[in-house]
Amino acid sequence: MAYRLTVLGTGYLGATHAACMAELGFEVLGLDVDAEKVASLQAGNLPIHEPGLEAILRRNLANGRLRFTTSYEEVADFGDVHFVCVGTPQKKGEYAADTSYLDAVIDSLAPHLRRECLVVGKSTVPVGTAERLAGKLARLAPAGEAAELAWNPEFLREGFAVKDTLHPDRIVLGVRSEKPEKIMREVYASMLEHGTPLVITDYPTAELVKVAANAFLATKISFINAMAEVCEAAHADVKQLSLALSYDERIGGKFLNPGLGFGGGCLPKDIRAFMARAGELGADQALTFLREVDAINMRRRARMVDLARELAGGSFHGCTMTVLGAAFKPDSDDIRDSPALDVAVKIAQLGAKVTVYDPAAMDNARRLHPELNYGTSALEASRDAHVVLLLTEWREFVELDPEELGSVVASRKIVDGRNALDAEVWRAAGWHYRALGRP
Ligand SMILES: NC(=O)c1ccc[n+]([C@@H]2O[C@H](COP(=O)([O-])OP(=O)(O)OC[C@H]3O[C@@H](n4cnc5c(N)ncnc54)[C@H](O)[C@@H]3O)[C@@H](O)[C@H]2O)c1
Ligand SMILES: O=c1ccn([C@@H]2O[C@H](COP(=O)(O)OP(=O)(O)O[C@H]3O[C@H](CO)[C@@H](O)[C@H](O)[C@H]3O)[C@@H](O)[C@H]2O)c(=O)[nH]1
Repeated sequence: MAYRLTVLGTGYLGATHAACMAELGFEVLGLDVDAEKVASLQAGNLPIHEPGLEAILRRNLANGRLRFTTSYEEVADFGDVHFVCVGTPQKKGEYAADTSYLDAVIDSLAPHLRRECLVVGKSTVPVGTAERLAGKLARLAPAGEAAELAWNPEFLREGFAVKDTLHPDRIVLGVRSEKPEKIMREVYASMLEHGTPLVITDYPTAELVKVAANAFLATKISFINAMAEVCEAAHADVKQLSLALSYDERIGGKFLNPGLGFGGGCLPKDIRAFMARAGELGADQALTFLREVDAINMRRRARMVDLARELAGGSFHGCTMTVLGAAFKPDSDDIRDSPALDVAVKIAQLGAKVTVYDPAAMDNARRLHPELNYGTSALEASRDAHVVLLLTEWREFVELDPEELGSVVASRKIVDGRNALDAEVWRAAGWHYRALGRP
């Protein structure tokens, strides 16, 4: 059967999922409560920066497989499978995740569900959420048990969202009966045919796989950043240490890049929500190490401010600084918990004149931090700078010519916050080069 799909919440995850499922040949209807976002998507203008996604969006709008709406009634009439992709941000002043957007989706959708269908949660949630939402769905849907819930956590990375959606490393599905498995095997048939591993499990295990994966990734990053702290104290080189570790196949080199640490809309809030939920379940001791993972990560930002101050000659006052990067990672415009912006704001508060440049995140950064100055290019932003801080490793920054950059700055001083530059090349061009965890 050719199922008709809907995607509820069309942000970073939902817009990607909607466009990619249409690309696979399904008829897809995306919904968001943000009417401006819906209008933009419907007009073929992707509201986010994600390589390759806008072309897929436009192609599938043009061929009629993809549409967007704000009407829950329309979505309920249209869909056989409803993917839930709304946000689960950190609650203000707490570690826990705010799951109220998921409740709002079920409250809006369920009363219109009059026929057999499957609701599939994709958002990252505290364990136990699926069971609670399944109860709510059963209570509110006129279709009763014919409207079922499954949990199918998403593992895509921003910047690689299209590839990760169309060719995932694995598919995890939490179910309570056989029917959702059968439906989802058909929906993801093209991936399963290519050998993508499928793990069918219960709700809590599916929910936990997601946060466990992010906890592991965050731990790996903080591990190498803890080594950077020790390297700094011992005058050793964390970049070489990381390289040497990576040759051990049991360790591997992925997510072992030392630097300013992790940010974004996922890792920081997910490890905190995981700790909070474990606490509620009486298993808080199991995750106390994540407190340290978080603390090591936040110390990187403080250390970067110290290093910047050191290069400024001990004080930020009267110092002009350029921050290259505002997004939390390259190839994204996402500034949620961005380490780069965090550092930019801090050094500006401490008295530096800061100019920021990012290839994709300027509008988002300007909206959140109008108090900072913004350049129109890396070179223009670096004019007369006393210190340049490279805080997000966009390719165009990594490929900067030290001579060309050197010709516009007031002094050749650079901090490589992502260990992305060749120190020898920059030093040979007369730059005072510094990086976290390196002599
Ligand atoms: N961003 C990623 O790379 C990524 C990857 C894997 C998992 N996740 C998880 O996916 C979820 C969504 O993350 P995101 O980054 O896409 O967030 P986002 O903030 O970009 O998108 C959420 C969208 O939901 C919409 N929304 C809010 N309430 C709604 C409602 N009641 N009905 C319909 N739409 C509503 C918002 O307007 C917004 O467009 C989170 O749980 C996140 O942890 C994100
Ligand atoms: O060796 C590394 C690797 C990453 N980072 C930083 O870690 C953060 C997160 O990077 P990444 O995980 O690539 O980006 P996300 O798009 O946030 O993806 C993570 O979060 C998503 C949302 O849960 C998951 O789906 C993905 O699997 C998971 O990788 C960024 O600030 C990176 O700069 C490092 O500092 N060192």
